[in-house]
Amino acid sequence: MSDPAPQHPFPDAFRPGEAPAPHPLLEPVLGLLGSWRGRGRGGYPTLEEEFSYAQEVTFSHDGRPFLHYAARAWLIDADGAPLRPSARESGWWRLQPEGRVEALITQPTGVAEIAVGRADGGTVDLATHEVALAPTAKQVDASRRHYTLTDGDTLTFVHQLAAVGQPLQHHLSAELRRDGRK
Ligand code: HEM
Repeated sequence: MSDPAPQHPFPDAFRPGEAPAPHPLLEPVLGLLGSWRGRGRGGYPTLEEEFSYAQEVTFSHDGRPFLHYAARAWLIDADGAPLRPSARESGWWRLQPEGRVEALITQPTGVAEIAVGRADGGTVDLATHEVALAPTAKQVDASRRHYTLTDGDTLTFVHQLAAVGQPLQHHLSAELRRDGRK
């Protein structure tokens, strides 16, 4: 009898050189593959104070023309000590010809975003196409996400947000370093 619970025979790859070979449409985002870790600062006019956070971000693929994306953040104090878990999200970045990206991203706060944009090897720009909100989610209208690979091992991220009655403006910026372990 065959094994009723075999290991998944098609594991994700976290590096361009790893099997399976990346789909050709992934070429403009190959530099993002792997895990990233770093710190950022955030704020919003509705919040009393700015905050500092740390974050882990991972991009992987299984040979098809999309990335699996996952990000987890936690708040930190001025010395970098962890305070509490914060935002997390995961989703799929569907790559189209000419580096066009369609990203589907969901958050445990009840927000599901579809963002569209472009990747060109060194930068990725995504802007809201549609937002769907669970009945008890806060009002989120739009976001813009900008990623820049400043070198092969450094990824900067800027996030703008239109939410809770406020126009699109800065919510987060972070600098992440490649996590050599994955
Ligand atoms: C690294 C990722 C993120 C971090 C560290 C972060 C952090 C925070 C913090 C600390 C707050 C204040 C409330 C609280 O203490 O929980 C907050 C509020 C909020 N964030 Fe974020 N956030 C992140 C990503 C996002 C994203 C991707 C969205 C997009 C939907 C978002 C939308 C909001 C909204 C709508 C509020 C509520 C503002 C209000 O009610 O005044 N955040 N965020």
